[in-house]
Amino acid sequence: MSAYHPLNETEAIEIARKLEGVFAPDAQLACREIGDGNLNLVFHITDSASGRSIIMKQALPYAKVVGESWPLTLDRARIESEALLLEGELAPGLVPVVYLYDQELALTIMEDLSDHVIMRQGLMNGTRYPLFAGHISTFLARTLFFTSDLGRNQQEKKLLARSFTNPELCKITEDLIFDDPYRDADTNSFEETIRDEAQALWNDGELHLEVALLREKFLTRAQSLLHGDLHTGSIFITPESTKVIDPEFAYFGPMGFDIGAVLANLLLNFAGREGWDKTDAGRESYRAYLLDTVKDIWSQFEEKFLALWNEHGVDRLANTAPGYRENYMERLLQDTIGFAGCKMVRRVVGLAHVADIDKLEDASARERAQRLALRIGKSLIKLNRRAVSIDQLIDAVNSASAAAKA
Ligand SMILES: Nc1ncnc2c1ncn2[C@@H]1O[C@H](COP(=O)(O)OP(=O)(O)O)[C@@H](O)[C@H]1O
Ligand SMILES: CSC[C@H]1O[C@H](OP(=O)(O)O)[C@H](O)[C@@H]1O
Repeated sequence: MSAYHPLNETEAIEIARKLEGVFAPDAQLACREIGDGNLNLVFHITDSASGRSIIMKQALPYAKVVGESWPLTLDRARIESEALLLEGELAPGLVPVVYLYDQELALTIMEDLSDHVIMRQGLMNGTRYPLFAGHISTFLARTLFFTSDLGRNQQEKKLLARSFTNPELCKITEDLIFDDPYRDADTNSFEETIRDEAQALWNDGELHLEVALLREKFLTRAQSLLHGDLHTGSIFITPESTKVIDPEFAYFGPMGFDIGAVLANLLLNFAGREGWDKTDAGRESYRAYLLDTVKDIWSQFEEKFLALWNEHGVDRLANTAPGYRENYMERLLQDTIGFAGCKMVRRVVGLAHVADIDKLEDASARERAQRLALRIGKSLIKLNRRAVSIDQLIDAVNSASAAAKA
């Protein structure tokens, strides 16, 4: 078996059987395709006798969520496996182990993380993850710092950027996050009950200016190697452990895009609490936990990033120019807030929503959640260039939440 074709479960088992040192030659292997994402096939292969298991992820030559009419490069499987390997070096223990990458089949074989849960589901269930802020801030600080011009030889960085050129996946983000929600695009997807909100997005010039400036950064700012799609569906978690998966959108872009993605997805869950909690007190308590987590992630990220800069900074002038660090971190906070807002808006009116909101069965709770997510998203986008403290993000969320109740 060699030339590319989408695998079936029997073929996946055949490949698994040939892996050296994983399964016994006569093992009774079971396989299930479990992919629930928008793009790829994911096979879960298990041997109940030994308890061993692996994951095989295969790229399809099109976007699964839309179908064959949306062709998509298989090279994203290479980008994903190379990004996982590099992230694993920079942030040990925070990504799955990659066992093998097969270029011809666009196939990555990796550690099975089925003992974790997808964080989006964990949050919907109301679980709290006290170590998450620490883990994700380490992941962000280390991957972003050591792939930036602050922490890596600048010639090496340019060469690395070459192998993470990812135009097709970037184009998805450029369209779905930084363009379509702000016009009456065919790809948009929203419920008729919030058409007024969508139309308001299409006609808000102040918002368009901010989104255009953020879009420009996404298009042009090769600051660090990003994960590129760091939402809570790309994070496996337990109360003790955090593992980041699915970096097929990786490319060299603005750091704030990754940090903003994490914060945005916590805030999408914040909006979704309209329907997830049994009591008002339960909802308020979980929302407070989410906001504390947002603040902790930024604060711990900032502290860790600055510590790495102090110890490993390679750029003489950036290391010594008075005020440069403060200016850099302020711009990074502003980008984070702006990108977080863009990420929230797209998940309500654009293609590919989030279960935190879409899975609310009660239509009026769902509508309230959608409106709240948009209110928060728009206010973060409009705040971004004025922000000097993470407290302003928290205040903006609280104000949007209070205004939505009024
Ligand atoms: N390493 C893994 N261990 C266990 N399950 C996994 C692993 N990677 C992916 N999955 C499962 O497959 C699903 C889709 O994976 P993901 O990488 O997000 O695919 P896509 O790129 O299509 O979004 C995840 O939500 C998870 O349920
Ligand atoms: C047409 S791709 C839509 C959407 O899907 C990706 O998410 P995932 O691969 O994690 O399911 C990404 O967020 C894209 O914007």
